[in-house]
Amino acid sequence: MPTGCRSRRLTSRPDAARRQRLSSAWCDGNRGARRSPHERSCVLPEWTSLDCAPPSETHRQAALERQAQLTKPLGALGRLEQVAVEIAALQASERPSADRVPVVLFAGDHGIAAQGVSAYPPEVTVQMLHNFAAGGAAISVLARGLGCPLEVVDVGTLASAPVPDVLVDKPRRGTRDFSVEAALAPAEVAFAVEAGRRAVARQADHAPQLVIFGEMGIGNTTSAAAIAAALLRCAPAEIVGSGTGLDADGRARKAAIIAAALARHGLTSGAGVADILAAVGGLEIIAIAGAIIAAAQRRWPVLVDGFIVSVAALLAVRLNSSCRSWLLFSHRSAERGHSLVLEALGARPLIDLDLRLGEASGAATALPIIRLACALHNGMATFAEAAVSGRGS
Ligand SMILES: O=C(O)c1ccc[n+]([C@@H]2O[C@H](COP(=O)([O-])O)[C@@H](O)[C@H]2O)c1
Ligand SMILES: Cc1cc2nc[nH]c2cc1C
Repeated sequence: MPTGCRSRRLTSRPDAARRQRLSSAWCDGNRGARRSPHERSCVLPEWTSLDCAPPSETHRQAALERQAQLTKPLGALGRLEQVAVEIAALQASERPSADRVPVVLFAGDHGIAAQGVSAYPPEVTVQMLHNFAAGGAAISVLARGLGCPLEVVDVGTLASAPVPDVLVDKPRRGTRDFSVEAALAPAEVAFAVEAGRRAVARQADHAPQLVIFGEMGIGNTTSAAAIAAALLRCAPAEIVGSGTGLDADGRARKAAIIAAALARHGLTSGAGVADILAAVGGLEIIAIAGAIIAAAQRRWPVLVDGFIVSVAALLAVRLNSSCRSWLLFSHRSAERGHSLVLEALGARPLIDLDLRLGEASGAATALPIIRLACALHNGMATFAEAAVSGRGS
């Protein structure tokens, strides 16, 4: 891990602290923060702190025992074995499966884009909404190929008129430029968290066995890097990457803009999650954090995408550590800060293909591996069934 970062692996919150948290009327994402006047009443909805159930240890044990009986040297299918066992525990099932997997893509715009922190102009976000709906974006192709239903939700783009086939659930059009003022009002942060929960509720009809969340938003790697730097107490330069394609000078400028903003908003030492979100958050990032908690509370495993979704996952885990068990990590993005965020989450993703697209494309690409892991677990013969000699027999 680079020096100067106060990241640490997340561990379960002690029971007493969890009980105290549950008894409060609000999820106090502000604890310990130095608050600026506009952030004073920034609180998150109470449901975000309600515990998620633990995975089934009985089903984990049964799945481990089955893996030991399948016709292969023990452990020879490596992480495919671990994935199948984990899904069996999460689904409390003897037959883990990832056939029904909805993809929900959250889109939002970012006032910070006015500072030239992206290689592309802000209008691309809304143009891409049309592309998602028309079926021409990478995630449209991947979702079609995988048989995954795709819902696109505008939680805060600059679009002033509805885009056909895109659901609108936004408190405002774009965030404010966080280099000059707070990105969001407290009520807008809370709205975005609820938008995430509403999106999860809409997926219930699909009876998901796993769910994938994706994002799109020009400028959102700057917001995600600012959030990660504040949460992990890292120098922004350790987290900032090229996003859609900045060069070294562009990255240095982006890091300097984030560093100045963190200082301006009083986020350089121990700020609370809700204050961080109001100061430098993005509506799609906040909605995904809410969606992750809501999905985990419904016992739906979540397959986490790249850098931006992983920052949302870190937010979710900081707000409610019990959702961590429900997260599976798909890929390591080429975006610089992703490895630090994964490390802070204690996560080891399945694939590393130098992807840096977002849109849930990394998670969708990893899904076939999960499906095959389940197929192997459910379909292979045991030593007894195939009359193959077991170890030492
Ligand atoms: O998810 C990732 O790992 C990832 C890494 C780099 C860029 N992106 C995508 O690129 C857009 C943000 O990049 P930027 O340069 O505009 O901040 C946004 O739409 C993301 O989906 C996504
Ligand atoms: C074209 C384009 C597509 C994207 N998809 C996710 N982020 C993106 C950024 C750009 C610029």
